[in-house]
Amino acid sequence: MEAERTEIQPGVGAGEPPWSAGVARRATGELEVAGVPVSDLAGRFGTPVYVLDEADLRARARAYRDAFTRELAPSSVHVYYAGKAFLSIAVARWVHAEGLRIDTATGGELAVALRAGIPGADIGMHGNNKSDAEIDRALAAGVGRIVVDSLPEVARVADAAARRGVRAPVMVRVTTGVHAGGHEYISTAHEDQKFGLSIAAGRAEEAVAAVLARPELELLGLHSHIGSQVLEAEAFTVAARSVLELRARIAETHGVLVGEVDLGGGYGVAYLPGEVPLDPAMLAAELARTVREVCAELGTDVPDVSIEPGRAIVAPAGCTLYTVGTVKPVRATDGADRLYVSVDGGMSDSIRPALYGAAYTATIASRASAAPPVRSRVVGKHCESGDIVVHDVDLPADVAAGDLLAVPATGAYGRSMASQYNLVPRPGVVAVAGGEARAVIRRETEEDVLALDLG
Ligand SMILES: Cc1ncc(COP(=O)(O)O)c(C=O)c1O
Ligand SMILES: N[C@@H](CCCC[NH3+])C(=O)O
Repeated sequence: MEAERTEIQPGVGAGEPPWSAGVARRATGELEVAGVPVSDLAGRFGTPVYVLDEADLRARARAYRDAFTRELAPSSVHVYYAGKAFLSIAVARWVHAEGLRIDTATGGELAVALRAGIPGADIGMHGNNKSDAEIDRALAAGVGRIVVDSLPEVARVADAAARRGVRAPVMVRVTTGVHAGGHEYISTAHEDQKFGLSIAAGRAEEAVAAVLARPELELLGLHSHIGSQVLEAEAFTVAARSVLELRARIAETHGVLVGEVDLGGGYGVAYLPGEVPLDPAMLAAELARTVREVCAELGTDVPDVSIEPGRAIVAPAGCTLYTVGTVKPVRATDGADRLYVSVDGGMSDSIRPALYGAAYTATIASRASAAPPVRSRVVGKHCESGDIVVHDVDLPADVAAGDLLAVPATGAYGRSMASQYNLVPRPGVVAVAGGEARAVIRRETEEDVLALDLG
């Protein structure tokens, strides 16, 4: 019999940001994910553990594919899932089954996509500093595109293609000057950063000319990625205009109207209750309108379009389960009390708060509590005072050692950026669907940590 469910906290129920659709609180007070109670997950897989709600992830992949395909028809649309957000064999297969391709940024990501059985043609290869080995591996796999990021790389990819006797399909990554994103470190299209070739400085056109001059290269199109955790659709439409104008200039100068533009990823999600994520249908409609309007103004055909969302597909589908340990009341700098709630992980599995000041929320997951809320901070077990998982959250005053604590929206850039700091083994990833849970990345053990140390 299905357990009775109640809302997780006022105003935030199953499927509402920042929780995935399969998260609900049972009448017993315990959280479940896709029908599996968190105590089962913790008991079977240990904590900390990343939990992925497969149906929710797949639904988000479909939502992007459907919205962009519908709005841009009859142009072709390809949605590349940005594997940097989180890539495993299972996730690569799920998103590919939903009609997405896979964007990889390193040899490691490429290896996982290939191990998942994704055909080379459905894989894209990025990177601002690709090694010769990575370029060669991408060509050997017959990737659908290599996104070139610098002038020297144009020659390196062409030379590698010549050595293999193949023609390499490439896109040129350009920077539009649009400064967007949730943090300086994750903005990628302003001038003073390492990615892409500047349109304003003329480097983008130089790279296009260099590509066209090499018969071993096939110029598929232009690529723009402005940054990550961007919450305004307008940043994308401004960038799209600038890429389409460049496309028209290239057609004038070189007589080649490239067939495709990639408008990047970076769509922002909700991390806290009340935050409003970018809506795929709204974004697709805005971008499609801009692409049509600008192409009409310029008198060019509407190109095929690709996009590269990572976070928007996987972040909301994931949460992290921790076990509470030490609980300590502290006098905060503002003179008021704050409860420091330590959990059995920390900045090694959740680096975003320390790196970007990212805000998350948390709830006690193993039970309900009628105790009054107290101002709390969830911290980890590492030897740094910046080891903070949740800066500010109201937790019930009776939070205690042994409670399970869940942090929502950790599916992206959590496990993929995890470290073994303090030689803490990295947590595993568990996928839950239809009342069944299975590990898709096994948790590391101390033996794994020791195995790397050659003495
Ligand atoms: C080139 C490129 N594509 C796609 C992404 C995916 O970004 P997000 O996970 O924010 O959607 C990134 C990361 O910002 C990126 O650098
Ligand atoms: N790691 C970043 C996003 C990087 C985007 C990749 N270009 C984050 O956690 O927000």
